[in-house]
Amino acid sequence: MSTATRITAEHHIDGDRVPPRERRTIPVEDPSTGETIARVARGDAADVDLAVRTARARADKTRQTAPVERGRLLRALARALDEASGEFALLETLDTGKPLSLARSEIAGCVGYLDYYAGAADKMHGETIPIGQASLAYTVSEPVGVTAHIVPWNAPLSMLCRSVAPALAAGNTAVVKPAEQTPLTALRFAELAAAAGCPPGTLNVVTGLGEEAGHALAAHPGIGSLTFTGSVATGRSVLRAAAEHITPVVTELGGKSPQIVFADADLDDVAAQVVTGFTANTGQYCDAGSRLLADRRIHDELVARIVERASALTLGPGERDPDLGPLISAEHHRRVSGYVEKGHDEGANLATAARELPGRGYFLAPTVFTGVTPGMRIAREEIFGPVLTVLAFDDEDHAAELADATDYGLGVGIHTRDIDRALRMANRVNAGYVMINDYFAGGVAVPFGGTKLSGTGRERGLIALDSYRTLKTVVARIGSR
Ligand SMILES: NC(=O)c1ccc[n+]([C@@H]2O[C@H](COP(=O)([O-])OP(=O)(O)OC[C@H]3O[C@@H](n4cnc5c(N)ncnc54)[C@H](O)[C@@H]3O)[C@@H](O)[C@H]2O)c1
Repeated sequence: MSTATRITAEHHIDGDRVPPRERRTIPVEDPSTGETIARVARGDAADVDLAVRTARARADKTRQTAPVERGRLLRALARALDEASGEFALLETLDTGKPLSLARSEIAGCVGYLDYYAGAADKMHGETIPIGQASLAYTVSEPVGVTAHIVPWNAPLSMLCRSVAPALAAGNTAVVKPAEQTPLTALRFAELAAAAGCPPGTLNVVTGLGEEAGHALAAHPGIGSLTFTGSVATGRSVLRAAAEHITPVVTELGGKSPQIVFADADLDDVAAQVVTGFTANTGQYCDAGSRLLADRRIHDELVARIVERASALTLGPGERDPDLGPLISAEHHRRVSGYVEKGHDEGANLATAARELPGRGYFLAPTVFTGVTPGMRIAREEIFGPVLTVLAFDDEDHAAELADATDYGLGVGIHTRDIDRALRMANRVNAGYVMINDYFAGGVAVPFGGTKLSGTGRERGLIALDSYRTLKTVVARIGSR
């Protein structure tokens, strides 16, 4: 609580705290209690403009910094975050309600992003192209200048570091707009970066509402690229705003990821993975395995094991490190509860029993629906809460058809002991990220992103650096004609 209350209602621009021009603020809640724990600046277009112009003014200097030096700075930031990880994890927990151990592992992941891209900072280069003895043709990999990052609330610092670390490694300066529900770790991180030696103007944070500060950032002519992580509806709006200046956009959007379980899988292991898949972070991960596609022969047995495990999970405020914290807000709680009602109305069967919830926060118990059919809204739409919809399949063709029966294409889990079948299915599914026998497997070095409405572009891995660089081609004549 003490760190949260220390955070002032100011942006972080040019290495310093800057009050919003209009002096307006927005409250930040602890979703475990609904209490206001801080107030942050409600930035507007003028604040965003100041941040972008500041970042722009710094960009030329940053571009001239030796790549090895940029790597050193990122490494120093990684060490500083590692040392402060306890404070950051607690702050993330207060702001999001997520279990403390989950917040700790997300902060460790942030350190991982910084370290990984620190190592890449001096390894981005162009190539020479042979077009004949009389010419020299080569490409140069250059930073785009100012990168913009619009971040969601579900894993606030993790989503920030996922795109900011490669953007800074590629030699850019950055402007970040965190989600209005969860701006606290972004502000502290900007302070930490300044203290760790990042020159003023390198990493700027403007807080505020999506339709105000977020829109202004997406529409700003001074940004060289935009990374947006959030919902499909906002993604569309951001793409429209960025289109005005032909700003390149990476979109990391929603999902309705299936876990496909064949009859030969180890059911106990799979039950544990399915439960983690749909309940981790209270179901508020974009790649939550929120649809179970079960071979009809093992359907009942698997559902029984899943329900048993899910019913034993603990709920509570994040600081007490339960299995599930609350949902992020009252509004989101209404939305997710609305889907549970819809499930009943659509004729699905509720397999989990109702249970007592802890206190005043936005809690919702793990909920499993069976008897779901592909046309139901609970089978097709992203719920973003701890709700699993279960569908039965008869064979591989049927499983592949069901897997593809939503507008999303983010993650797919495949569980089977038959490696041929697993790889056949991996080839067939239309998604950006396939996990075989290990849901949520991967990490910073492994590219991540979606197909269909789940978005464009890839984050993580070396490929992510491409979103923050531009390629210049130089062709020169050698000697006289
Ligand atoms: N694919 C991924 O990697 C990934 C990762 C995390 C979350 N997500 C998705 O994010 C969604 C949940 O996050 P959310 O509810 O915070 O999403 P959201 O779209 O409501 O908000 C995301 C961000 O966009 C800002 N925003 C809102 N309206 C805006 C506008 N008109 N212009 C510019 N910015 C605007 C918000 O302030 C916030 O910072 C889910 O759909 C989830 O699947 C995807």
